[in-house]
Amino acid sequence: MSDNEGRGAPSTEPLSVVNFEDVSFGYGEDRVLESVSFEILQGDFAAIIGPNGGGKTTILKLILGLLIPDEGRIRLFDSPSEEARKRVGYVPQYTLFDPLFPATVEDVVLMGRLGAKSRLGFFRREDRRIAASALKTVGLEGLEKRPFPALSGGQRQRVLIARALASEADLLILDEPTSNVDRTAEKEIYTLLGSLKGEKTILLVSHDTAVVSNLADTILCINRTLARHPGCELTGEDLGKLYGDDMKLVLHDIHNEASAASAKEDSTC
Ligand SMILES: Nc1ncnc2c1ncn2[C@@H]1O[C@H](COP(=O)(O)OP(=O)(O)OP(=O)(O)O)[C@@H](O)[C@H]1O
Repeated sequence: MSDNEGRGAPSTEPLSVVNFEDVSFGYGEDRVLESVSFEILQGDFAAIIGPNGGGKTTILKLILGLLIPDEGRIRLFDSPSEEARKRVGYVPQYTLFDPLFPATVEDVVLMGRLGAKSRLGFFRREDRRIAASALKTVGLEGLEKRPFPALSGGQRQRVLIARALASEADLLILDEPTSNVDRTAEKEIYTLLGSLKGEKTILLVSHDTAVVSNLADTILCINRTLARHPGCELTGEDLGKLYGDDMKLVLHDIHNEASAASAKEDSTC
């Protein structure tokens, strides 16, 4: 699928999905974000990278209207965040899970349909069809009745992505979706995100600079202030500025390992 699919006809201006204008924010006296401006358009795959404490999660909370900026303006789908956040599917970081949590895979995916079910409070056949389709998209069809806690960490993350897809959200936000999964699961998740590119507007927070530079159209490097890069143009110098000079960039391109390796082999900042 091409990058432009999902953005409408070429003559139509792509819609603004997230727009930050000179946003500053602090939890107290200290500023966490300083005059941050960026825009994500419909169909974009944007990624936020940056060091621990750089302000990535704060940006997500501001987008969702859970925090209010001290200065500047935030628009979500050209509306105030509180009005538009139901159009966002949020995939949290992996968290420890109660092994006795009594939900099946289907139950978890159907949570994405909670806003859509019938007035009597039942899921409709259509809700179940959409949930099944979302599970198929993430490659987990057939596991509907499996207890959610019995899945591997990577499978659970894919179920949470299916839940976001089932909500038919217009923007998918994923906060470090591979932070606690093994390498194989990580690769599967990034392959899945690559397959959604162009179909959904995606905002990914990740520490994996190599994957991000291969997947994203736009990379937002945040460390209190913002530097913005088109995808694939992230240089060792950029990363050195962002993370400091000790960082070793680990490469593992999911789509084209050979070309990524030749382009960026052994990049060290
Ligand atoms: N509720 C809070 N109250 C006070 N300070 C906070 C709060 N939440 C975050 N901070 C501080 O704000 C800064 C930015 O935090 P944030 O969670 O946005 O960073 P991050 O880039 O997501 O980090 P990480 O990669 O470690 O998740 C950090 O210094 C953090 O300690």
